[in-house]
Amino acid sequence: MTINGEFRRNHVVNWRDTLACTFLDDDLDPEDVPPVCRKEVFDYLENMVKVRGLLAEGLSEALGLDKDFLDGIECMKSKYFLCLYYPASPEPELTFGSFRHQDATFMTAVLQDNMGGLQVLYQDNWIDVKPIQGALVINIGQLMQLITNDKFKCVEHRVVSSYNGPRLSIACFFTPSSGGQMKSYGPIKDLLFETNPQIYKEVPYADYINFHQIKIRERIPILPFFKVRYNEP
Ligand SMILES: O=C(O)CCC(=O)C(=O)O
Ligand SMILES: [Fe+2]
Repeated sequence: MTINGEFRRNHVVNWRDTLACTFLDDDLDPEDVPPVCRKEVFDYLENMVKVRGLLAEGLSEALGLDKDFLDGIECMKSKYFLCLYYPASPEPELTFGSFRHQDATFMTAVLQDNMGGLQVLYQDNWIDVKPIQGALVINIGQLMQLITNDKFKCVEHRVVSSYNGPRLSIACFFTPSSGGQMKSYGPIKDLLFETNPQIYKEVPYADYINFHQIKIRERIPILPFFKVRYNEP
């Protein structure tokens, strides 16, 4: 339940506890979720499935495609669900809630409490994502950037530690279905024109995610490695 793999490697350490549940497609045996939060996890997930449906339609239409397009390619049917607990830190300058990163997923929906701490990188400045009661933060993941050929861009983000706490958040990472995980993903053909040439290669999802696991500790975006014309990032 506790993830703090950074502890022995860095002077600055991760300062959070995590309960993780993986739903391949929409399935998870309820027995695999601790009884203390089983009902809440399944209720929350039921609502996330509705949110996913609305976003899939809206994003497909925003790309100029049929509203069922993203649902059809099964790029977000599975979910990796994190309940995050960031304790107050006695030394915030030596800890990070979440180190800077870009989600490797297709899309992530985050519900944060009112403590603050989430920041996005915009034009080389870290900007606070101020909590809004009842609002979800939707992060575009690197896989969405790949399949939209940079039309939708992934944002780099982090969570800073604070003397105040705890901070609580729930992150629901949408990833391909079990069938989709056996497939390759590349830029959607209908989005490619002479004036919008293909930026990324078609990549087997298994290679994409294995590469992410290898590179995760370097905290660099993995997309540049999948460019048709590879330039050192
Ligand atoms: O806790 C948050 O607000 C964001 C967490 C996050 O970005 C992540 O786990 O990938
Ligand atoms: Fe993230």
